[in-house]
Amino acid sequence: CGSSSCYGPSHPAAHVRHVKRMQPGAPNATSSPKAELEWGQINFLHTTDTHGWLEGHLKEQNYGADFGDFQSFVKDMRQKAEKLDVDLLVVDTGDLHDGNGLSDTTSPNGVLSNSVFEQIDYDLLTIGNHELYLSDIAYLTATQFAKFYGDKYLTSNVQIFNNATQQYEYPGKQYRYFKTKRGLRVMAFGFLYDFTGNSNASVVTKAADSIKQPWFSAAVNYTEPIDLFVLMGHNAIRGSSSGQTISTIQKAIRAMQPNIPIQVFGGHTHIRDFTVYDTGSTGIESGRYCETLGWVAMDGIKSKTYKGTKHPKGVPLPTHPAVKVNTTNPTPPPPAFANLTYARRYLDWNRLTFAYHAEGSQSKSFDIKKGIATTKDITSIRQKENITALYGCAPQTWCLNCAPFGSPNSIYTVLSQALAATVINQTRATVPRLIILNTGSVRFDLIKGPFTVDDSFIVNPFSDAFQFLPDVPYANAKQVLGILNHGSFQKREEIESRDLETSDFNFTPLTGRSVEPCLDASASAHSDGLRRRELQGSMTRGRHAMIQRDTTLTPGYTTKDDFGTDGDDTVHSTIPFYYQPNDFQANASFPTDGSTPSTVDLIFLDFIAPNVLAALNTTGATYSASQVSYYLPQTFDTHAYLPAYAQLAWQQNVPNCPV
Ligand SMILES: Nc1ccn([C@@H]2O[C@H](COP(=O)(O)O)[C@@H](O)[C@H]2O)c(=O)n1
Ligand SMILES: [Zn+2]
Ligand SMILES: [Zn+2]
Repeated sequence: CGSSSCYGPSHPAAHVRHVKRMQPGAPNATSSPKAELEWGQINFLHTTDTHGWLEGHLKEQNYGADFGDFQSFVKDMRQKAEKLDVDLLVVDTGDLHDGNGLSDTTSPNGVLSNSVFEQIDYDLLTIGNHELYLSDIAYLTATQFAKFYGDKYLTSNVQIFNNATQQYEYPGKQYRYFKTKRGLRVMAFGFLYDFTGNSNASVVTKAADSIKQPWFSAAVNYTEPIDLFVLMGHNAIRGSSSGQTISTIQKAIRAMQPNIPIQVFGGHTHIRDFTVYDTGSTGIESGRYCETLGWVAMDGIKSKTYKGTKHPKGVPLPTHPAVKVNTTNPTPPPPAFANLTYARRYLDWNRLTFAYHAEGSQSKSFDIKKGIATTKDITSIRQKENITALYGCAPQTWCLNCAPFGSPNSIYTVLSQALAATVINQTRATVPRLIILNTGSVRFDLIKGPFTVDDSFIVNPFSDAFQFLPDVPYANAKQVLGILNHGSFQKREEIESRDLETSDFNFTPLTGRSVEPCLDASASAHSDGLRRRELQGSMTRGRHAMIQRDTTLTPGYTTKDDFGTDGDDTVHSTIPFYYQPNDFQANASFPTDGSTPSTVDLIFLDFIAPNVLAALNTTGATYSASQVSYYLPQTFDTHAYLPAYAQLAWQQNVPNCPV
């Protein structure tokens, strides 16, 4: 196809129904949580990296709740906190779009989905890098989202250009000092990692520079007493890359305030994780894409003004000191932290989980009216934006991480075919070409069955376009992919941030997620709990299987963190997870007789153009940015090639498509 005019839903009349709702307690819906949550004097619900998935996972019932359900749950949990006479804060750490049709079909992204997100009465929020790649989104964030949440939106090191004043200004506050309902005195910050991919609409101050600024030490040594620091960051909570930012800030606070607990909320690397920094300081990261809701309970915080209950009655209490599991002879805490105890839990994002934990707080049913209204809003945005329209019917599931790179079930295998078939400049159609994309541009599994507008954004949300260098000597061009994947020019933060002490690259990670259809291309009902159980046997493998094999377990996250292996609220069987390279490549129009071409068109995404040029020039070539031009109109971008392919390859399956 090769131009934006020829993509668009092939069957505008054919739509997929909104949500097959799971009722709490419905048989075979998903597995129940393992036990009640622990509650302390202060408790936190944490979301991060929602990336527009506010409709929940329509094809994975385990993550099937939507933001209306979450809204009901938050209300229920606030009521429960009232009954227990303790505090509850609800926190989000950014990346609100780029990942789902609900957020990404509008211009700018998020203009409708933000209003759904805003139904949650968050207490504290911070900004993600996806709020800053494009100027129009940065402006939307500054002029609407930041204003909506007011003092609760913290952007400690991010400024956005204000057209009215012609100045870079903080869209949120740099810090917030407040008293919780029960009187805990909190000082909160919200930092973004040392991000450099932002447009010129924003400025990000590096952590190392921020901590030297007078406002920061003034806030840490505030004029009023502080009982607890809440340090939010759109950063990994550990590791050498974005995790470095948070540890720089945490250490700076600790150096000035040795006796005040610091609780960190991280994000960005899309994993479940919990870490211990010192005897009064821990951090949680709560996954991605509305798959995970993080829970932290803290007890034993010293405070002269806290008026609530210290050890709430009738619920389990936090029991972990801030010490890594299996630590022999831990350093004794200073007296200020002697009574501090913690609990953390990663909740699967479904209505069964929400109803289970809200138990006892609901007057009649789990749902509240406003939550039901939010669910209706989501449905009407989906209809209005036409995101349920079909492009075709995917004949199997291809996944991001559950299959080895290059294998038949790997998503990069089918995407390479799609790129070869659709990224064609008709004037150069017969010229052999290599097409290089960053694997980071691909965000989620491609699931067997109806392939809708929504699914096309779920797999490829970005508007990165195809540039090229014409007639590059093949001897040079063929080396580029290997050089990029070697890692000198591009780094994958998600890999760096993981604890790779066992160097189990290319095998099972410390935490995985449910991707069951990948394991059986014939599985037609993605949301069928029975099917999950049937498939389970083939999924429990790997050195890091943390849980007892049990035929009743459903596959999903099996997390190992600094507190051990008991963090997942629903116990799962382990699923395979394979790390993927930085970039992948398709080739097309190569000689059919097996001979090698002397030159090729080297095509790549504008997002990685500097990396590709740098890699190419290490092969002895001397190309400059001025020689790069667009291979196709910019409207035919990373988001466009898969819909174009679906229309070519998967339309004929539509009449028999399993819905
Ligand atoms: N235009 C873009 C923007 C981002 N990416 C990819 O997303 C990654 C960052 O996503 P997080 O959710 O982890 O913040 C970035 O590293 C790129 O791989 C892209 O491909 N195109
Ligand atoms: Zn993210
Ligand atoms: Zn991010």
